Amino acid sequence: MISVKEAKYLISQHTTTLNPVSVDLANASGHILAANVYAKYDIPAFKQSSMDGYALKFEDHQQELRIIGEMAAGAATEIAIQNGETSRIFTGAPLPTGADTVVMQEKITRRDGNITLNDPNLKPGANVREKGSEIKTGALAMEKGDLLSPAAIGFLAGIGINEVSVYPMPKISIIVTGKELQHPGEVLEFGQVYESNSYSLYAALKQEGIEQIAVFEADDDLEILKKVLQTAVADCDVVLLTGGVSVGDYDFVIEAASYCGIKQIFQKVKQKPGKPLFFGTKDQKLIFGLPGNPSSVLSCYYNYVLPAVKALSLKNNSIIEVQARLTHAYAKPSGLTHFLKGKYENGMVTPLHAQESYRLSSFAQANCLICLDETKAYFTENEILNVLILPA
Ligand SMILES: Nc1nc2c(c(=O)[nH]1)N[C@H]1C(S)=C(S)[C@@H](COP(=O)(O)OP(=O)(O)OC[C@H]3O[C@@H](n4cnc5c(N)ncnc54)[C@H](O)[C@@H]3O)O[C@H]1N2
Ligand code: MOO
Repeated sequence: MISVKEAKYLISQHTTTLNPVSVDLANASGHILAANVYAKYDIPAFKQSSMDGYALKFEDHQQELRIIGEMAAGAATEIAIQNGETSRIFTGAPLPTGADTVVMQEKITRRDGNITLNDPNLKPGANVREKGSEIKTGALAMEKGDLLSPAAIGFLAGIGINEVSVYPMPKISIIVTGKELQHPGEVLEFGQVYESNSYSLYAALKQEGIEQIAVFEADDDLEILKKVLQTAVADCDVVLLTGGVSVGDYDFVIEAASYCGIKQIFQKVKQKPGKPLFFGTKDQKLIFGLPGNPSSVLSCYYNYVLPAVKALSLKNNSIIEVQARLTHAYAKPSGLTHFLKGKYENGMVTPLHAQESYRLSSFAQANCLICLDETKAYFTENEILNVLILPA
């Protein structure tokens, strides 16, 4: 049995970033750029008004100006102004040739096709966005490794980029094992339990922006499991199995993994919940055998699967870890790291009720996992502990 630290290290050692792919900008949100992006154009592509008003030569601002035309946003034909002239102009429209300044329409008096300015603070170039002031042709717009946030997507669209090279999100299969499982919504027969693991995992992966998720059911049948696992490993970057990883007569995950050519990296971690956790690889694919209890599944997901899944896409590869003070004393046997469902608030953390691994009720209320050191048995009130903040 290995420690939590060793398990995390081994997973990170076997996790390699996926090969970059080219995607439409519209589908790139949340990805990490796999190549620098350079501007193809000066943006703005022309001198542009930032206000509704009148365009003029600044040197004329103290004289009456004759309105000789209009430039609206999207104006397709250029016009020119001479000294003593002005043009009506609207926000986003190109400046007429010869104009260098825009006065806001609130700051003029208009009479008989002429205007006089009432803007003592007007400066040369006021209310004008210079050509290339956002970015110039050939300039570095965003760097390899940058996250494509909504703002980044908008920025790139705004400079005319429609395709980017990114690290893809992994394709993931979830395989639930267990003859006892019944679908939510159906009637529970004697001995059945509602299947919840695929739901929590699917929701957690969706929360990370992962779209390609397949769910399979493998009963408690070794032959079915071998087939399903083989297909899943062939098709996906990551396979998450739940249940069937312990020592019972119907726990076939280890055997099926071996049959499918999956190399076992470790099985069993000194932790609670999730002690029987299995991790293996095939080529660059990652296979996690998550212990079936619903709370063990999620605890192992946040501790091991999520960092690996993020690392595959070169995303910041861990969930936020903070230190917090324990609100009241807590005891556990030494020998295993315990991950407690907890509530973190203002630097304080409280273990919630119902820590048993078959229960999710307190996990549903938790916003963190409290990490209790493997070697220790007693934790005092106000003791400072490591806490994993769960993604909101
Ligand atoms: N003799 C031993 N028995 C067990 C040990 C052990 O060391 N020696 N370890 C215990 C621990 S700890 C865990 S955790 C579980 C892990 O067992 P498995 O991974 O083989 O999981 P299952 O036996 O298939 O299921 C455990 C539990 O979870 C329920 N389950 C399974 N899948 C789902 C699902 N998709 N949705 C909801 N609930 C699910 C299942 O019905 C069981 O109640 O082994 C202990 N035993
Ligand atoms: O390690 Mo198991 O997850 O406690 O039931």
